[in-house]
Amino acid sequence: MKKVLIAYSSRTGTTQKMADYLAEGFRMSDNQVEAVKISTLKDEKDISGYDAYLFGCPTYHKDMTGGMKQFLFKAERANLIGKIAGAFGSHTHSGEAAPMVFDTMQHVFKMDVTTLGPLNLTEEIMSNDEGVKACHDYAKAIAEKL
Ligand SMILES: Cc1cc2nc3c(=O)[nH]c(=O)nc-3n(C[C@H](O)[C@H](O)[C@H](O)COP(=O)(O)O)c2cc1C
Repeated sequence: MKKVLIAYSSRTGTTQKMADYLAEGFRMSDNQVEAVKISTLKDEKDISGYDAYLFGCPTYHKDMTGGMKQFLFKAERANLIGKIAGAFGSHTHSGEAAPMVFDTMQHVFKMDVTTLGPLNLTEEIMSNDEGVKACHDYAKAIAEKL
């Protein structure tokens, strides 16, 4: 059984909802998954040791959150080269954060990112079944690489 870490930030709960449905998708594929807020991961030792990583962040002011920026410096020290990866986040209209996080995972950390790109969903989609299915499908596609 492979181990997956889903680490996210969320101010009003929508990106957290995405993390929960993604975790559900990994469990359906028989993988062990932890979905946690980035604030609970104190240093690189808490981040190391997983087979796949999904980092999630909502967009505020056309940017990722300050907390996610700090978390990415911790993740840099965890040496995630070649690990399977994806990124996700909720937004209303522009959605810069998830692509930015995905870009860092791909080009800075040199992770093995999914060809699906980031899962970047609007709040509206996340308020119905379409959002649930998109999260399940994203997790299942990444699980196939494990
Ligand atoms: C002050 C403020 C600024 C925001 N800026 C953006 C933005 O630049 N682009 C965008 O797509 N959504 C923006 N949003 C919408 C949030 O991304 C959206 O509500 C998202 O679902 C919040 O996710 P969370 O519940 O995980 O915190 C903004 C929301 C607030 C309150």
